[in-house]
Amino acid sequence: MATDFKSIPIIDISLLLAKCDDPKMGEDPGVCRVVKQLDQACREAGFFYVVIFMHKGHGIPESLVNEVKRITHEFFDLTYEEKLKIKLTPAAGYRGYQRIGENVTKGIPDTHEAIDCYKEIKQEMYGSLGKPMEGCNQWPLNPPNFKSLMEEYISLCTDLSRNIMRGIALALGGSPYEFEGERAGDPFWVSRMIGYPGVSIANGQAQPENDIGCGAHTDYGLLTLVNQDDDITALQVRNLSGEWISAPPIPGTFVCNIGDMLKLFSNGLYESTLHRVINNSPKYRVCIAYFYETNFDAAVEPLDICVRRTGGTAKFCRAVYGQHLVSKVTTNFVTP
Ligand SMILES: N=C(N)NCCCC[C@H](N)C(=O)O
Ligand SMILES: O=C(O)CCC(=O)C(=O)O
Ligand SMILES: [Fe+2]
Repeated sequence: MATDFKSIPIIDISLLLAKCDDPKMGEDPGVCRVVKQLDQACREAGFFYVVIFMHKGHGIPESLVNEVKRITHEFFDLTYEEKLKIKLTPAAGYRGYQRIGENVTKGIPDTHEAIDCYKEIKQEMYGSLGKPMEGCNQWPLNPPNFKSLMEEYISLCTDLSRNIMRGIALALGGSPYEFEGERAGDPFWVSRMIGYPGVSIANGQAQPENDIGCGAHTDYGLLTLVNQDDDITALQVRNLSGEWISAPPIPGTFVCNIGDMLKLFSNGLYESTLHRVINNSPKYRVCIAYFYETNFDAAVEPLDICVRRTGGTAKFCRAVYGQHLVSKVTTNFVTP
């Protein structure tokens, strides 16, 4: 349950990563320290920063973290005509480029453009459940190595998220592998490369338009990794009394937050916290958001361990992740 947090905690997960392949990791004192911090952050804010740390092959090189932002700026700098070559359509499984104003949150067009990518869903893979999302990603040919960079980045984000989820599973009082197997052993993922135009400066006067880059929403799956531009504060997180708390960029970190499926698994012990984006700076801002999800066809219900810790009653009904995603994706777009 979210509280009146005033800032978002920073967690160094290197001791967790060092032991994440050890089945006895739950007994390690260093892991326990990280797990405690994860538990507190997930209960109080549903948001935390993780320090990206390379340890025995775990983590993501900072050069790649920066390179994906740089190449995303390069893509959004292209003409509309060029960008529309990979236009998002329902027939393409909602994969590809959407113009500014095409994504809608709670009925209001968002001031952002984006490329949406999803793990591939082959034809008939999940029957009617997966049909709307079937397809391959539409990658731009320009800039040339966009696809290979993003695929490498996404694969490292998947590994990192699995390892953070092992810590979160321990934090909930389970085994490190609660979120593997039938629940999220074949994790679905979503990645959005997002661009938010800066505010224009007219007549030599800054005119903060308070344009909403992305309206208040929660994320849909388990865990989100936000890789944002270094010099603009735009992401805001809502605390219990309704104040918007900024999540400024901290170089060398990702912002992590909890999605709807983890709220459900945890029986509300952890919240999928509302957040929004307002870019009031004159500079164009990019963000690479990576969403780590359950198996596409996972039936998600409160874990017994969490039900016991929250008074013995399940607060949520079972939900199928793929249905939740499809209901969002099929209502997120308007044709401007
Ligand atoms: N895959 C995720 N989580 N995407 C987040 C997008 C949030 C905005 C969307 N229009 C909405 O209203 O949900
Ligand atoms: O741009 C950001 O910092 C966050 C974007 C976001 O919340 C989302 O795409 O779900
Ligand atoms: Fe989000």
